[in-house]
Amino acid sequence: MACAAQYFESRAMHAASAARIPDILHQAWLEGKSDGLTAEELSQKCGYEKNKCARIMRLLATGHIFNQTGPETFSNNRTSAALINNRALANYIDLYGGEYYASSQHLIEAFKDDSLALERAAFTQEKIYNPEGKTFWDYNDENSERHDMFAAAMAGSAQTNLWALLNDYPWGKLGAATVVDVGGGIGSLSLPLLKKYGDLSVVIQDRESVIAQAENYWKTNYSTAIEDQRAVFQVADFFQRNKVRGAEVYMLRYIMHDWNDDACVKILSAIEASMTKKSKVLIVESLLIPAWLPARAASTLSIAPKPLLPNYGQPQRFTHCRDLNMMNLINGTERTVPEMTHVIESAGLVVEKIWECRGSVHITECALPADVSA
Ligand SMILES: C[S@@+](CC[C@H](N)C(=O)[O-])C[C@H]1O[C@@H](n2cnc3c(N)ncnc32)[C@H](O)[C@@H]1O
Repeated sequence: MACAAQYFESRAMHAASAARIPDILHQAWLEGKSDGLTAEELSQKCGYEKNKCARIMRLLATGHIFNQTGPETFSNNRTSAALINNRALANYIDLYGGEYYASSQHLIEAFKDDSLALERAAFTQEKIYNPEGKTFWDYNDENSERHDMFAAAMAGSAQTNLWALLNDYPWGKLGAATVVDVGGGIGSLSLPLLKKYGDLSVVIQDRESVIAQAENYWKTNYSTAIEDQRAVFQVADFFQRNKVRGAEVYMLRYIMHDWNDDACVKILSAIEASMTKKSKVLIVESLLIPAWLPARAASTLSIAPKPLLPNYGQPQRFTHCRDLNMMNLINGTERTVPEMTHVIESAGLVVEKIWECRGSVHITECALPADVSA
């Protein structure tokens, strides 16, 4: 029953985030109110009716988001604190509570459809946000408010596992390498990478509208990288042969899960055509870890000890939810290790190593096969 009703938790969190309740409680804490605010005080600041506000907050506190410190008193805890002054994460929640949720009503029909075409995703059937039945990418391009929100949400999601991505892969050993950030968005991973690893430079490639955003983002946040030509921006279609030949690294962060297998093979083949022996492809996204894994010795990934589920259960919930959301929006998919390996090998590459980074994210490192002359 709780699972069937769980979307009310999502809606309550959406409501709390939209009204910036974590910021309000943080301000109260700064003013010495360590037990937080009563529902009445919160109501005055956030605009929700007092009793309804209490009901939202007690549901969330029961799910370990916010503390309940008295009959009708609430404060931030470590989980809700992630939202303090964090518009990017709030955008993420708003997208999930908005068009993603509305579109999910059409999934039951979509589950019966054996097509994985972008044009057949559940989102194209959604009528509240998308009455003209556009694909998710066209909808984003033609709706500047949601487009900006999506870009900021991508940056926000990068924050959640940024520390792990910067530290759990040996970027420093690459030396003075060029990283081509393929479908790089605004460069939300490559910007902190360049700040931490001073020898790296980046070519950010994306569609025209996004590259314009990326340049603005870097001008505001790291203009010296542009002046020093460590950050270069390129309009590029990742289905065409990559314009940069022989880069040390081609990085794909949260690209593969947007596309079906055939499209992913095309994207990787377009990179493969420009690689040389010294090139690597780094696929930066979470691999889907199922609740069944082969025995420890045969598994590429770490396995939880019994009696836990081999994938640790709870920490994998979000990746599995996002898997269905990828299907929902764009007929994309999260991939298990065998599924990802199959796509990589179909594009003529080999998996060299899977880096298990903290925060349930992986870097799948690929190269040309040893016997290829490039
Ligand atoms: C999920 S976002 C990931 C962005 C970025 N890698 C990040 O992690 O923040 C997918 C990106 O792919 C880009 N994209 C979609 N189709 C593309 C194409 N044909 N060529 C290049 N980029 C494309 C989108 O514009 C978007 O920026």
